[in-house]
Amino acid sequence: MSTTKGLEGVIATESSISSIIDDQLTYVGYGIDELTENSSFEEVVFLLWNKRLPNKDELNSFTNELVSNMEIPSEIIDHLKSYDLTTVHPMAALRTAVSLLGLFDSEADEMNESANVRKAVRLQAKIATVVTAFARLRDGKEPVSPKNDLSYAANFLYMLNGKDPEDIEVEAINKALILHADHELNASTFTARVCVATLSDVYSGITAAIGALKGPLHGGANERVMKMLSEIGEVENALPYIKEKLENKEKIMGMGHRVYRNGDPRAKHLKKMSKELTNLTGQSKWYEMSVQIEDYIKSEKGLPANVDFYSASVYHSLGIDHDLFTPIFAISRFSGWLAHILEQYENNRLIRPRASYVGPSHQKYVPLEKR
Ligand SMILES: CC(=O)SCCNC(=O)CCNC(=O)[C@H](O)C(C)(C)COP(=O)(O)OP(=O)(O)OC[C@H]1O[C@@H](n2cnc3c(N)ncnc32)[C@H](O)[C@@H]1OP(=O)(O)O
Ligand SMILES: O=C([O-])CC(=O)C(=O)O
Repeated sequence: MSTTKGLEGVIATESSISSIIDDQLTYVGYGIDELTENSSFEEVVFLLWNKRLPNKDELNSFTNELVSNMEIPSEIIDHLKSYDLTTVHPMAALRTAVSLLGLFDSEADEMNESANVRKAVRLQAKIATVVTAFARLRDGKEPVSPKNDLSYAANFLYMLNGKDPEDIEVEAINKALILHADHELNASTFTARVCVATLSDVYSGITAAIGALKGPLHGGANERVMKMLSEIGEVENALPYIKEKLENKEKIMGMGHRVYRNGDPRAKHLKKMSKELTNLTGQSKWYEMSVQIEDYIKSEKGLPANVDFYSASVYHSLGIDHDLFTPIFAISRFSGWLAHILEQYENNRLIRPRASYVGPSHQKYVPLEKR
């Protein structure tokens, strides 16, 4: 049996949610550029789940449904309070909190389509509340309830900071949420699909996916990008720092991609936002050093910046704690995971590939006392 390391290039399923063709990303056939410039995150979630755009009434009622489901059970808050919040990573807290949410959902194990869609709404609504509640509790503040008249992006910022956000902040988060919403068969989405293909429940699929997203080769890279930029500190240190990393055979976070060879089409939107926001906050050095790194890695290694690279300086400019960057990615990617989970259930078959055995053979068992 021949193997393809990391399943590179293997077509593992059919899907009509998102596509990457010739380095262009579409959601249900709509180009990501058009959606990012014109759409709302709520509209994109509706699109991914229903595989069509909503009309005005549908979008209003979907938006209301999301907001009205944002509150989380007080037991989840109590649970978050029981952690040592100074050491727990928010992605670990999120992974556990989502699993715990399932225990408070009376429909958690209902496997029919309408129950699964209702759970998807509840999960998408509540994740923003879980992340912001965690962030506030560890700062010694009480969680803030969502406001009915705010969009999903605005509510995220409102629940995080406890005050009405500026338009430019809402625009940045709305765009970032759209850009991260779905990405074909990335590692965390594949994880979710493998999990639910056993006919396990939605909460299990999402919990598994959070675990996969957390890793630094996937969603965890955005936090590490900011760590790297902070270590670099000043623009003039950027290239010596990067050259040393490459000499030591270390990977540069936010660079490279399994599918994109010439460029990640999401990065340019984040790059533009990074330029605007870092200028606005008088911290353009983060943007400038990022550009130097991007150009250098492109010319030296032929690797493009991926979605995680410029999102780091965008979120930093919004004053967001660095370890919340991956949870923000998760908030957005919930929509894609849920779309894929629903699609997997629709046409399910157990996902069970083979392994090529390369271990020893014909071993003779030696009794314990003789070893
Ligand atoms: C949302 C997302 O998940 S986007 C990805 C986020 N992850 C990151 O930004 C982490 C940094 N990037 C990487 O580790 C990789 O580029 C991945 C994981 C994204 C893709 O990995 P793969 O397709 O498996 O590529 P692989 O790791 O085999 O790299 C191929 C070659 O490019 C090099 N390379 C790939 N990425 C990088 C990088 N970021 N920095 C330096 N070298 C790199 C590898 O060292 C390898 O070189 P070699 O052939 O000389 O050994
Ligand atoms: O598709 C991938 O491998 C990783 C990625 O960019 C994403 O999940 O957004």
